[in-house]
Amino acid sequence: MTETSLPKGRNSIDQDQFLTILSREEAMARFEAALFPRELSIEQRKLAETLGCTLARDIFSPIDVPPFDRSNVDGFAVRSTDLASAAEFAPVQLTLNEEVIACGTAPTHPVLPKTATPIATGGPIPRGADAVVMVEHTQLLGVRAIEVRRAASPGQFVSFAGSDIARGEALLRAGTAIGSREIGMLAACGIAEVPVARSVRVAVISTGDELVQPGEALRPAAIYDSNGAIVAAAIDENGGNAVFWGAVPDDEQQLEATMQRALAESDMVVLSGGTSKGAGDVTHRIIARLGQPGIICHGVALKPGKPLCLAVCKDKPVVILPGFPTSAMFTFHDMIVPILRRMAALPPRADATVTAKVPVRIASELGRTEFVMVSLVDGADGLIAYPSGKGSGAITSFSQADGFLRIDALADQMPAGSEAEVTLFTPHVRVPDLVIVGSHCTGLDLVTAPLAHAGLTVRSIAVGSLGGLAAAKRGECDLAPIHLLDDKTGTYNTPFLSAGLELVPGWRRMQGIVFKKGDQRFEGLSAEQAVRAAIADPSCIMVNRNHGAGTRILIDRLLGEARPDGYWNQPRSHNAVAAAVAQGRADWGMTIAPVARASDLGFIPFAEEHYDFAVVTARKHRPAVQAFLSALASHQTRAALESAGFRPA
Ligand SMILES: Nc1nc2c(c(=O)[nH]1)N[C@H]1C(S)=C(S)[C@@H](COP(=O)(O)OP(=O)(O)OC[C@H]3O[C@@H](n4cnc5c(N)ncnc54)[C@H](O)[C@@H]3O)O[C@H]1N2
Ligand code: MOO
Repeated sequence: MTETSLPKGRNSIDQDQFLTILSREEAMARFEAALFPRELSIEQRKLAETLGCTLARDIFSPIDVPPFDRSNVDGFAVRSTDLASAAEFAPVQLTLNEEVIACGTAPTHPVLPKTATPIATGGPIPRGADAVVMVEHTQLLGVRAIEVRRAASPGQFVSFAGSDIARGEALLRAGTAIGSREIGMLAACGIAEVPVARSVRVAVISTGDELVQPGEALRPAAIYDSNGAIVAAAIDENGGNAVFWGAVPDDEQQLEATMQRALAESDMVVLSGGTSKGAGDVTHRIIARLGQPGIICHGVALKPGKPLCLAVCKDKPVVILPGFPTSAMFTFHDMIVPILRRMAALPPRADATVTAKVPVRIASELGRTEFVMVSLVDGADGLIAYPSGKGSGAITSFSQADGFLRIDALADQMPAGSEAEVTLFTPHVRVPDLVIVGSHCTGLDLVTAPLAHAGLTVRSIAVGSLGGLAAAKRGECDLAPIHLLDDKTGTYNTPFLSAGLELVPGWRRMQGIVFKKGDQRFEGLSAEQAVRAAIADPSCIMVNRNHGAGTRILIDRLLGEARPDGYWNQPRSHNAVAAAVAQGRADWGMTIAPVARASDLGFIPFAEEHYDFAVVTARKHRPAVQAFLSALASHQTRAALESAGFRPA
């Protein structure tokens, strides 16, 4: 809850304030000092249940592997000295012993001079023998003897006892993450139970009256709980065992009861939401009552993540992540994962970094170390890092980025053209095969679908038509989707192209007035009449679009000098316009036909807009660009576009 909602008899004046804002390093140091050193809790697990666990102690082999000298081939166990003179023209005859040594058969007869014993691969070498000759290098003489025509060196085709692992040898060290290979080694030594670090049981609790679990119906003003799912999964990815306790409303008593039980049953508690200044923010007050020493730090000079609250109660970490999804995930990975891994006896996560150029200026807040999520693309002279953030409240900022860069607390910006170090979310960079930068349209997904299904990675970065053109000119993308109307000529897109770019026609999208079906003020009118009617009615509220949007140009044409109520409400997407009208925050606006249809709104067609692609000529030969162009031209894509309400060019 933020300050705008002030329930439960409190007012904005008596809000709890952040006690102290610490630097990230100071906060981490205090948190670690309050938690470590601590004893590792160890459990014995059956070998088959140790995959992914961390070994808690060094393991030494209790036996030799192999446990006896054994044959590596099918053949005959011999004394090498008997064959010292054997050659192609000087065959040596050996008498066969009575027994045949199969795998798993302990030999009973020695190999005496001038004798040999048939032996299978894996069979134990009998007393007296020191080498094995392969069956294909021998010739049977009747049933009781063989002839050998080549010498055998001592030890030939024999694996000696302990040559793989010697008894007492250190097999695996404490701290090793147990994978299939480790399980194989332990099994070879006959180890059935393994001491592992007990997995850290972490209670995950979401907080907020607005939260609904996936699968349930979304009521008005509610949102789906995404933090619960993503935090629980990230805990499991980092050696923890997450138990999700659900979303608890902003009710102090209910939340305290849940937190008390969660703390009693877990090694760690991770909450999200309700940690900033709002009056509904009760969690940090509850922590003070959970146990000593309580809150270690509330407020970190980080962006995103300022309201992070770190506490230790009864020797267990209790963390309140900010409610905003990107803030929650960022602080979780940056500050909580190291603690969790240390408690789980896992080595610190090794983060890979790359250097990349930042093509646009990034503004930053003074006084907070700012972490900016970026998408990486291949540029002409190396990697390019596009800021991909949509703000801390967006879930995609974190989920769709390749990594992040850092802007120092003392800087208020990172200038365009800066070289930045990018910390990757994955161990390796995987730059996309096709990079699309520009204006986004839902129709684009229909064109890129076949590429994605064919295994090509497509990255689409929505920065608007002008941003896309600029990126295309700098060679930072393969193509830029644009819909720019040149007022002078009345033509779309072509006048905006510069050298090195060529226009590939995309599709037309009908722009029109949307209103709630049945609204008699608009039913049956033309766009011009509808806008006149809206202006004439003082109770009618509009929703506009942002300056620079193609839609805005059309709205301004219709409005002329008029500035009706709602004019300054200027969202940045077609969908936001439809949502405003559908939810009754506005009575009319302008959006594209497919979006109007998806929201079941009344629609008055006004003008057809050309959504085309500025393709970077120098990159046109690339296979992914070719694949895009052929998908665009294909019969299937055109049909899909048409049925979604677009008109392919
Ligand atoms: N007046 C101020 N307002 C805010 C400040 C501030 O300093 N002064 N800080 C802002 C910052 S920075 C952040 S980050 C957020 C964090 O606030 P809270 O931790 O108290 O989180 P809530 O208010 O409960 O929620 C914020 C936002 O996130 C959504 N949310 C919450 N839980 C979940 C969840 N489990 N899954 C998905 N989304 C969730 C919630 O609905 C809100 O939209 O506060 C700023 N405000
Ligand atoms: O710290 Mo908040 O996390 O800036 O968005």
